[in-house]
Amino acid sequence: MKIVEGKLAGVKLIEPVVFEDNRGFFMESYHADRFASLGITVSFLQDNHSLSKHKGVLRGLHYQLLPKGQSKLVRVTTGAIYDVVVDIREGSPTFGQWEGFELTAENKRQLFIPQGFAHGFCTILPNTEVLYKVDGLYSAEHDRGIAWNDPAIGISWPVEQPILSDKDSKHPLLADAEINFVNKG
Ligand SMILES: Cc1cn([C@H]2C[C@H](O)[C@@H](COP(=O)(O)OP(=O)(O)O[C@H]3O[C@H](C)C(=O)[C@H](O)[C@H]3O)O2)c(=O)[nH]c1=O
Repeated sequence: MKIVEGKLAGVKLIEPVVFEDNRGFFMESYHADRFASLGITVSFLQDNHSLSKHKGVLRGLHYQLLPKGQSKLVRVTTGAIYDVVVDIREGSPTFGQWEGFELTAENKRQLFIPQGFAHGFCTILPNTEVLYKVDGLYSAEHDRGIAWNDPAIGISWPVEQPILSDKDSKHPLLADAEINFVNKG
């Protein structure tokens, strides 16, 4: 398994080992010891799975406030997404900066996103299924969002007019958002 560090501290792109044969393929999508050797030592508590039926569905930018923060391990099993993280750790030298990654069923890449980042993705193929592990249980009262098109962040999404949930069409700008993550250096 190969890991590529993102430009934002803590974000890791994982290239899994894929065993292919005449039947198809096998891969370990998570392995506590192997991931720990890569510096990913969180204990995941919940698995999530979403299907987005159309190209151009955008889910995000989401995070949960502390003490219900969530690290995430994201992968795509059908289709493809442009996955985006935004550093929202007060005091971070990269606060408000974003980075995007193409995760597809084809490349089988996984993205580890530590707590302190807002997360969102836009589908680049229809019928895209995203599976992700989180180390914090869902808490609706701690669930928050930031506007996907916040000009101060300036994310270059692959679509101009995405398909959004009603909730995702109403998030505040980062400057007005409630955040409580502090950079630990
Ligand atoms: C996240 C979540 C949602 N729900 C319920 C709440 C709603 O009734 C329904 C859809 O939730 P939502 O519209 O927030 O789903 P997404 O827009 O896919 O949100 C997710 O997408 C972005 C990319 C993320 O990174 C987050 O993990 C998560 O916020 O599922 C649950 O019951 N448990 C959960 O863990």
